[in-house]
Amino acid sequence: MKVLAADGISPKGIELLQKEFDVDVRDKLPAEELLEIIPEYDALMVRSASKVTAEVIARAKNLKIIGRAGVGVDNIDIPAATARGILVINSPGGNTIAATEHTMAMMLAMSRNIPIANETMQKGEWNRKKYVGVELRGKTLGVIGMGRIGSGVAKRAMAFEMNVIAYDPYINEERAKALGVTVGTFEDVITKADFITVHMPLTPDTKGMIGMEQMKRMKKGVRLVNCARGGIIDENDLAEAVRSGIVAGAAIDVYTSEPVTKDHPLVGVPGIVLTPHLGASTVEAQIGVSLDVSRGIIAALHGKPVATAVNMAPVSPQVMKVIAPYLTLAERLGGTVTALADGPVERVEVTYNGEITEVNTGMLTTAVVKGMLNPIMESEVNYVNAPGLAKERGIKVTEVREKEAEDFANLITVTAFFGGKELSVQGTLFGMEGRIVRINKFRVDVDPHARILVCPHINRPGVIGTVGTLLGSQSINISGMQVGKTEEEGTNLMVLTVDDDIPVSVLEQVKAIEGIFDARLVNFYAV
Ligand SMILES: NC(=O)C1=CN([C@@H]2O[C@H](COP(=O)(O)OP(=O)(O)OC[C@H]3O[C@@H](n4cnc5c(N)ncnc54)[C@H](O)[C@@H]3O)[C@@H](O)[C@H]2O)C=CC1
Ligand SMILES: O=C(O)C(=O)COP(=O)(O)O
Repeated sequence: MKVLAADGISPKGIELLQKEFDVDVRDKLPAEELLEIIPEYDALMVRSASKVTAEVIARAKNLKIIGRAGVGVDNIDIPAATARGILVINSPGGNTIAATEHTMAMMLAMSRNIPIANETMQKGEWNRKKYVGVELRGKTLGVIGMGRIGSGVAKRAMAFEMNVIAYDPYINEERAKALGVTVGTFEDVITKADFITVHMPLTPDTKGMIGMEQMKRMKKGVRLVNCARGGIIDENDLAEAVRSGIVAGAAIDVYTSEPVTKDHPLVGVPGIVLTPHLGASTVEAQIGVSLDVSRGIIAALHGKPVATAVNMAPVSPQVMKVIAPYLTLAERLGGTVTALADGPVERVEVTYNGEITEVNTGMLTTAVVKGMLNPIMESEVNYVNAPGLAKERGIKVTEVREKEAEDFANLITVTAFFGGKELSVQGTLFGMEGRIVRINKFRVDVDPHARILVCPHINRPGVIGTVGTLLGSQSINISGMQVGKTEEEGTNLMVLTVDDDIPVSVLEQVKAIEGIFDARLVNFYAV
């Protein structure tokens, strides 16, 4: 398999990847060239410079995973990747300290005029009077976005004896209190703070969140910092506010369009300190993100789940340990439902019983859906695109969790509803072996590893034998047989494990046998 590492990824992770795959390293990759070469690759690793657009994704015929060696994934078209079943992963914590420390450095550099003092001194000037600064101690810092970086900045600002007031509509108040910050509204932050720093992603909500209107309501002499994403603070408005003295100073690391050229509105404005997106650029952070994402790529290309997936519900390693043995079984129960259902499934309900209900079973439900859709879809169905594909096809998926399990320690029951009818298949794990233990009302014990032929039939001598003779005459070997019974007399369920595929014409012949009500082949190789 082939991996493309663009944008200057630290060699530490590349070395790991090279042990397993062919890796092409392209530190500077023009957009047109990325489009041209992307069809060759199974994995793509980027930082913020490469734009992984819908067009790139459409051409990426072999791509299975995009690794973002950093936090922000705004340079990747996530919906396009998800629709194609391409996993997107990032390194959510790998550069947190680097970005946090850069924010502190920017705040201090701006407050003490360090960049301009250095620049003039390099020219031979000695100007002590002109560059009198302000202290951080005793000032109020407004932190907007109290995630990893925002919290780290708040913590460090408190060490500088600043008062911190934070705004984050999604933050758990207890966590904010534990950090020792005051939680306020957006209005509180913009009207009370002496310094304001933003630490959230660029979204339709956060874009232009701070513009001229907000700056005019801020304290006189306010100083602003943006080390998150360009455009959260409107660039044109900021340039004007600093020039006109509404804002005393600003420190900016990120821009709406990068790289920035000389004609950018923030370039050349006295009082504004600029860095070229250096927040994550430390030796330590680059090693960290490179290793994180390379390990994720290796896991994903080996078919293993990755905890830092951006376009899949996250699963902790503890939960993964519990559910991993059930994933194949869940998928095969889904496949069985598709093979046995008489019409398009409108709703599927996955019921969990027993110890497994103690963890989040969301990924198992996705495995059921994946197993249901894979045999009937042209394109690959995987953990990333399965929920979206089910939605697209109008299949409602629900989950029920019941603590009690009657005869088994754990049970997964998949019930499909279609055209006023329902069908259910139940499975459990014996040791590490998945078994199907019930199909509708029939108790069975089937190893879902090969192909099975499922035939409801009349409970009468000779019916099973006739099926066996017919398959034998077609050189189809039967390697296992189960007859599922119910309390009621009359109908039984024959489940034959067969070693060979059964052509449609032979299936039709089986169906035509007197006493056979139906014949369905479940091909687990296709699941
Ligand atoms: N300059 C650089 O090189 C770097 C920049 N970043 C950027 O910094 C930003 C923050 O990163 P992390 O702290 O790691 O992310 P995070 O996901 O840990 O935190 C983001 C926080 O923003 C909050 N948030 C979302 N919408 C909000 C809104 N409308 N108003 C207020 N808060 C809101 C969320 O609740 C969350 O707590 C991201 O945009 C990331 O891309 C990250 C690393 C390096
Ligand atoms: O991780 C992030 O969100 C960053 O902005 C860092 O970007 P970079 O990897 O340095 O191009």
